[in-house]
Amino acid sequence: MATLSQLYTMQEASLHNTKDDCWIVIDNKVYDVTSYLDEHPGGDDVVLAATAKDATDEFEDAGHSEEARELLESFCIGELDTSSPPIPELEISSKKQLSDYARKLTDLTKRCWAVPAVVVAISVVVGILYSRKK
Ligand code: HEM
Repeated sequence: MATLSQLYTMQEASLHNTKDDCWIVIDNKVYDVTSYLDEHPGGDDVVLAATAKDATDEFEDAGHSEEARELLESFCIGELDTSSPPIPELEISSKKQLSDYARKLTDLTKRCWAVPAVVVAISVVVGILYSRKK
């Protein structure tokens, strides 16, 4: 008989993204791996980096063994509410925002470089004209 499992939104799961409270989402299932962080052979940082998003690819790319997969199941606390808006969209928009800032900064840098370049160019022209007069 199918059991009713606890549903979590990606937004809710993403709040648990610290060393003391770490949830990850793999294959639409939610895992509380807080107690395993210190024991993880790949280190806690890679697991923490996989929070607040769908970590399926990261988990698969690490080439985990069957044992690792069984262990993972022991940390399952529920399933992802797939009707909720996915966080990756938020990430994409924040990345877009970041690239906007980066572009503005680049523009500003270009403009700031243009000012001394113009001053140098004017000085050179004035210098040439002045030396010709002599
Ligand atoms: C999605 C985030 C994760 C990433 C990026 C990741 C990455 C890695 C990496 C790079 C290794 C190899 C370490 C080495 O050999 O030096 C490893 C090993 C391992 N990981 Fe993860 N891991 C993640 C999540 C998990 C979770 C949630 C579990 C279990 C609850 C787990 C269980 C294991 C185990 C048991 C090993 C030892 C090798 C094996 O049996 O496959 N990992 N992991």
